[in-house]
Amino acid sequence: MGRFSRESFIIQDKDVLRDDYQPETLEERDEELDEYAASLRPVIQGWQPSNVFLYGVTGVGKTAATHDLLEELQGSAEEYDDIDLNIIELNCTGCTTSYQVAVNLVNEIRSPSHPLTTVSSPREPMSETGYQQKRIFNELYNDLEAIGGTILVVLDEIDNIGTDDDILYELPRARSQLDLDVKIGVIGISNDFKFRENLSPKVKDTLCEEEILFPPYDATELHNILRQRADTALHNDVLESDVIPLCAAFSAQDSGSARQALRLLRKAADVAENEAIAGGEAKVTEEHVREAKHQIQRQQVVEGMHSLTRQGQYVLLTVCQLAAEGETPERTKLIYQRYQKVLHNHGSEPLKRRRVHDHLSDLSLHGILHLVDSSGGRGNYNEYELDVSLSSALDALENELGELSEIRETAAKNRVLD
Ligand SMILES: Nc1ncnc2c1ncn2[C@@H]1O[C@H](COP(=O)(O)OP(=O)(O)OP(=O)(O)O)[C@@H](O)[C@H]1O
Repeated sequence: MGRFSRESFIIQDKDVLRDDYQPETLEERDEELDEYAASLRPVIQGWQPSNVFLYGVTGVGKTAATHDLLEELQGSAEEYDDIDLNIIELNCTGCTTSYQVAVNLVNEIRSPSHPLTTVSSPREPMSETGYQQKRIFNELYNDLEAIGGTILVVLDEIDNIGTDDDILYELPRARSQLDLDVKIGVIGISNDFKFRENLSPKVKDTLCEEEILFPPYDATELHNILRQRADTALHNDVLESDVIPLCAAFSAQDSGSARQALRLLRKAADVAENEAIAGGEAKVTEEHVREAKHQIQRQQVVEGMHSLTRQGQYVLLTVCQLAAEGETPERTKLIYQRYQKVLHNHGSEPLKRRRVHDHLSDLSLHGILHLVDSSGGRGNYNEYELDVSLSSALDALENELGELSEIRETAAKNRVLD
C-alpha cells in the first residue's frame, strides 16, 4: 500500500472524533438542556430574553449545548413572523478587557462573513486601541440597534476579561439605557469558577439571572458519549471491549471532560491505525489506550515546557525526583529544600523561595503538577504532586536537560515508573 493510500483499517471518519464536530444529539445532558431551553423560551414568546450564565469545567459540553439549542431556537423562531432572532457569538480568548470584547463584537458584526453585516454595513472595522471605552460601547449600541429584533450575544470563555467586567453590565442594560428598540440577551460561558465568584455584585445580578451548571461527566456518562462517537467514527468491530471503558475511566478520574476522553480515543485509534498499516492487526486494544495516554501527557509536558525557563525545568525535575522516591505529594517547603540541592548539584544558583512557589503554581496551571489542597487537614500548607505520569515528565525533561537515568532507576526500584 502506498504512503497516501485511502485504505483505512480502524478509522472510518476521523472528523467525527474532532473537537469541533457537532454530534446529532448530546448524550447525558437532558437535564441541563431542559433548563437551558427553559431560559431561552422567552425569545419565542417575543419577550425580553433572560441572561444566562453557563459554567462548568472544560470539555463538558457547554459550547456544544449552546450551538445545539441556538440552532433549534433559530429554526423555531423562523416559524413566527413577529420574531426576528439574531445571534452574535464571540469567543473571548485573548480579550482581557471589556473594551476588547466590545471592539471584537463590533468587528464581528461588521465582518464581511457575518450574516448580520448587510444590516449594519457599510461601517468600517474598528482598531483595537485608541478609543475611549464609552465610544466603543456607543458604536456597539448603534450596530445592535441597526440589527434590531431580538439579539442574543454569546460570549464564550468570558472569564478571560477577569475583573474588568463592565461589558457584562452594560450589554444587558443597553436597551433601558439607550431606549433601543431591541431585545438583548447575553449568554456568558465560563470554565473558571473563580470568575463567577469575583464578578462585581451589579454584574452578578444582571448576568446571572439564570445560572446553569454543567458538572463533570462520570465514567458511565463518558462511556455513552464515546460509544456514540465511535459508532460513526470507527469501522465495525475494531474496538476491543475494554477500550471505551478504559478511556472513560481515565478521563473521569482526571477531569470528567468529554474533550479529554475523545482525544484519548482518537489518539488510541491513530496508534492502532498506524500499526495496522504497518501490517499489524486491525484492532484497538487496551495497550493502545495506554500508549495514547502516555503520548498525550508527554506532549502536554513538552508544550508546557516551552513556556518554562530553565529554572522552571529544575523545579519540575525536583518534583520528579521526589515522585521517583515515592515522596509525593510533598509540601512546598520540602520541595524547596530539595530544589536547592538539585541546583547545587547542577552548579547553578537557586532562586528565592517565593519564585519557586511561582514556578510550582505555573506548573499546576499547565496541568503538569497537581496542587493538593491541605487546608483544614493536617495544617494550612500546599502540597504538590505530578499530574502527568512520571515517565512522560521525564521523557520531556530529558529533551531539555539530558539523560536522567538515576531518577529512572530510583523510580523503577520503587515501582513508580508507569
Ligand atoms: N454530552 C455530550 N455528548 C456528545 N459529545 C459531547 C458531549 N459533551 C461534550 N461533547 C463533546 O466534547 C467536546 C468538548 O465539548 P464543548 O466544547 O462543548 O465543551 P465546553 O464545556 O464548552 O468546554 P470549554 O469550556 O473548554 O470550551 C466537543 O467535541 C463536544 O462535541
